[in-house]
Amino acid sequence: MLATHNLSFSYQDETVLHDLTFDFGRCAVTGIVGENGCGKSTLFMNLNGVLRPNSGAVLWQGKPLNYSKAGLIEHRQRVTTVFQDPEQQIFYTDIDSDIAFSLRNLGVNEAEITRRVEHAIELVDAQSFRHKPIQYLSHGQKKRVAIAGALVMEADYLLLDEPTAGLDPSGRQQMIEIIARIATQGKHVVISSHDIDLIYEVCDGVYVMNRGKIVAQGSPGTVFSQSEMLRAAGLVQPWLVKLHSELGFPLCKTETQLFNALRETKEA
Ligand SMILES: Nc1ncnc2c1ncn2[C@@H]1O[C@H](COP(=O)(O)OP(=O)(O)OP(=O)(O)O)[C@@H](O)[C@H]1O
Repeated sequence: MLATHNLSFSYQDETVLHDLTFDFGRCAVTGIVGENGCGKSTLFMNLNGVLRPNSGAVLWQGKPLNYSKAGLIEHRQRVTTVFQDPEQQIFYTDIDSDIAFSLRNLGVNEAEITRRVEHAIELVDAQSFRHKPIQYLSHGQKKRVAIAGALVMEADYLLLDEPTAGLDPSGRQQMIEIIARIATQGKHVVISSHDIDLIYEVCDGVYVMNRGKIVAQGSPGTVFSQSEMLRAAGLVQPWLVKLHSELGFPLCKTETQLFNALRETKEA
């Protein structure tokens, strides 16, 4: 189980994360929202051990992270991160080699690599373009390759930084389906995003950050109904929640659910 306890972090003399206690084991999909510069990427780099807290701790199964080389290698097999820009995580021109990269580094045998790569390609729905050179892929397709490269680690936790940034509506919808598919495999997903509608739709639990502090946490319905708190944190309500709070529409998780609920009311 991945968590933090009273974690604080400073760059030089500027403290950017203040006393943060997160429990990422409680929900299958956890969202972290907050305006630019509130500390989301810094938090992810603490969670994967690239940065080390000044005080408090990142916890795995209740124990502080071991920052030795071996400890970090082990941790990154349990917690993998997909950064916002897929170019940062792509090293090869052919997709299969790129996805297999971390496993080859770890000396995993080729039969196991083939099994995991096939499974990851299926999960991100990359079969239709897997034989193209990576440089010919669209941004959204590259994101899916980067996610597949993380999934082959078969980690318990997948950290996704801005998974829908730069995606068109259909790419965004595919990403929502990929996240749901990963969660049904029993993995935990932690998403940091400005896409408030995405977080509302796919997450079971949400944390709101403002200037390096947690200012709200709970279920998406509860957190996103607090319009004043969201405004103070530089955020807006998801459109489905706004329709509920401003116009009294039923509170639904997805557009399809809302349209079905409205159709039922009309027919009644
Ligand atoms: N390498 C660094 N050195 C010094 N300060 C940094 C460094 N990286 C980030 N910061 C500062 O730390 C704070 C948090 O930045 P961070 O990138 O974690 O925020 P964020 O929530 O991910 O932002 P965004 O939503 O824009 O991606 C900001 O004030 C930023 O200026």
